[in-house]
Amino acid sequence: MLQKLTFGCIADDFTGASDAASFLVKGGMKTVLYSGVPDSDQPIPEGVTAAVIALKTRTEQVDKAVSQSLQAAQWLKSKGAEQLYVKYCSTFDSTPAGNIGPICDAVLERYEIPFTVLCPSLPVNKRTVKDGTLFVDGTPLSESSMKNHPLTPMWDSYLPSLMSGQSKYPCLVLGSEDMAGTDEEIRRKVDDFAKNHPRFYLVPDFVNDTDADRIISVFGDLRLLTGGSGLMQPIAEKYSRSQAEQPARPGGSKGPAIIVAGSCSVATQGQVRHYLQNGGFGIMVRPGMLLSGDQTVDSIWNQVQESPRDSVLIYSAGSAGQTETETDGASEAALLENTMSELVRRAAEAGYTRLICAGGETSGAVTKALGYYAYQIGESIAPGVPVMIPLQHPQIRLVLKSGNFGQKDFFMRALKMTAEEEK
Ligand SMILES: Nc1ncnc2c1ncn2[C@@H]1O[C@H](COP(=O)(O)OP(=O)(O)O)[C@@H](O)[C@H]1O
Ligand SMILES: O=C(O)[C@@H](O)C(=O)COP(=O)(O)O
Repeated sequence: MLQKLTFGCIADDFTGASDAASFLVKGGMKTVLYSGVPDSDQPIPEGVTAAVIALKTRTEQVDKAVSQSLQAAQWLKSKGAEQLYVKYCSTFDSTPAGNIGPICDAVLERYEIPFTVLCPSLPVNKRTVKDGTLFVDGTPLSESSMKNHPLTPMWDSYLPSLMSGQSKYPCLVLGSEDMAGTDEEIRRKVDDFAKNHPRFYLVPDFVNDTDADRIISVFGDLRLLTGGSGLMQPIAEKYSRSQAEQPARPGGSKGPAIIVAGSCSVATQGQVRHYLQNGGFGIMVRPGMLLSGDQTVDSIWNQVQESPRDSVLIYSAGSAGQTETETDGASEAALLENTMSELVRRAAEAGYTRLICAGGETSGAVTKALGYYAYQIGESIAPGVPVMIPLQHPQIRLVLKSGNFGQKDFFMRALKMTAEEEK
């Protein structure tokens, strides 16, 4: 009998997808992650009930982002998914014109769903929502380091305002008092709002894991949910209550490691610094030098091959805290992404088996260059950052880290957890 899905998630970037998948696995659902929308005849692996499709739509043109997301939704439904989830970043990364609003609007409209929730929170990584405002480690989003993101600098912290420029539909904030009411009281409030609004979003308070359980107990049966990955574990627990078996935990792999860091986030900058200060070997890539041709993929690859260690870190100037932009920023970003992804592709071809990448856009470019299309999800190195094993290449260990995630010594931990244990 053909294996069927019950739950399908569409993620707007690759690190977001691996983050979501890691929590589904933690909640007990056997999950597969696909890079892009698979072919229609692609069978679901045995025992798998949840699928996450990683797109690269966060910074894509709005119409393309919408059509790719609808295509992903259609594929998931064709494989049996009864519930869909639109996964965006826990820091609501988007441009003022979209794409979170247009994607969510389009899925609501396509499947004639009147409302859904907006839940970017991920309390374990200190992203919380209170009275409609998104906080990063207690600081309103637009005052956090996200205000300086090279591609999606965040200009506001109030979710209804962030949505107003992107979505056709209004938001109803459900504060802690509302959420403390009975299910009946909450539903009545939502029904009242629905009388004047045929389609809308709910923004419930979500500051801790108890709130996540409450949101799932009230809204967990909606055909569409949206948010970060903070709801994933309770969703998976809801589905896997009867399923005792935990997914297999594959071990490490022999072979050298390459780490690429393209993220300019404070967390990644700290991780790069820590790695270099603790004896790690690293090569800095400067967008200005790439533009002038003073640094090329070939010249960096030569340095990689001369590396004295079996692990090498290639980091952008931005990951070292230097965001020099000589053009429009986007050109430098694209040039860096192409450089990083080509280096990882060469490394994999040359026998590197442990591939570690920091930054969502950077990871999207890397996975595209690698061309792997489906992954098993292994153990997490930090909350939301699992080790992934391409189904077609079981010797490879791929780690994709959201720029902002992970402990100071993340790269050291990733090297250790992807390596074959010494006997
Ligand atoms: N020095 C720099 N100048 C301009 N852009 C940079 C620089 N360093 C990195 N970038 C770009 O910034 C973007 C960071 O985004 P991303 O990889 O998604 O990281 P994050 O997960 O922190 O959002 C990438 O496209 C990367 O190529
Ligand atoms: O929700 C999150 O924070 C992550 O899953 C995510 O989307 C990461 O994106 P990047 O910061 O671009 O890696």
